[in-house]
Amino acid sequence: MSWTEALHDHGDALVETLAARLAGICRDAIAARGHALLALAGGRTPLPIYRRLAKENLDWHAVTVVPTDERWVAHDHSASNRRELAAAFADATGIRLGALVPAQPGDVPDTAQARLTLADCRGDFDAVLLGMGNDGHFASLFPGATNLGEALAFDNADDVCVIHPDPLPPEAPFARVSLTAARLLRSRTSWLAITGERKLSALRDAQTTRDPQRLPIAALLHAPQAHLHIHWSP
Ligand SMILES: O=C1O[C@H](COP(=O)(O)O)[C@@H](O)[C@H](O)[C@H]1O
Repeated sequence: MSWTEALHDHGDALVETLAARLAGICRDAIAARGHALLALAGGRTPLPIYRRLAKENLDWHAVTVVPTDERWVAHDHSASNRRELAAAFADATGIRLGALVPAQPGDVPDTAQARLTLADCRGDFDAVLLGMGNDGHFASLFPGATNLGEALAFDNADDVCVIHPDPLPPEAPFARVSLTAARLLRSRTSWLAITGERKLSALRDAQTTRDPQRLPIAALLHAPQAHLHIHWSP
């Protein structure tokens, strides 16, 4: 994969730029195919982008959003990415928001709900917006997960996987259901939104050392035949 970078002076510029890009992608997709399909990261970083995007005058009934990953928690749990997405898109009346976990998940994580959701979203995504942790994880593809190699494999036939981060991240210590790298790469455009010096340093490391087991984002950065638009702000 090749990449381009935009290093913004301020978080507001990152938010405005990415919200405008995503709005344009949705408009073009709706004009061309009648609908837009987005895969959107959870976590804290992209929420202002979503809140800004939700204010755009779009035919939201024609837009479907799938989380790139989800924690194995109920939809109303404070750690639920879907809950945060739903709140951020509150102004986008009519938007369809898919689920990767059941509303009330049982004890053992599985991909059944995610497969149902993705069965309705078979085409390429129009845009995938990813975040990244300080440890180089994207979606929920964490370094140290036993199935990380498979989850990152470009020829993986599975669209989704269960991930048990090891160690569990203290800010969200839950098993995860994540789209695989292979599914995330089936997108017309790919975007990465990160903030802060630690993430920039991890990104620089991944750009130069190409070690996806240590820094999973390296798998995307160096994937053939794809292009990642990277946006960073302090
Ligand atoms: O756990 C997660 O972390 C990453 C990064 O989150 P952030 O709060 O540092 O922006 C996120 O992209 C992913 O979707 C989420 O589940």
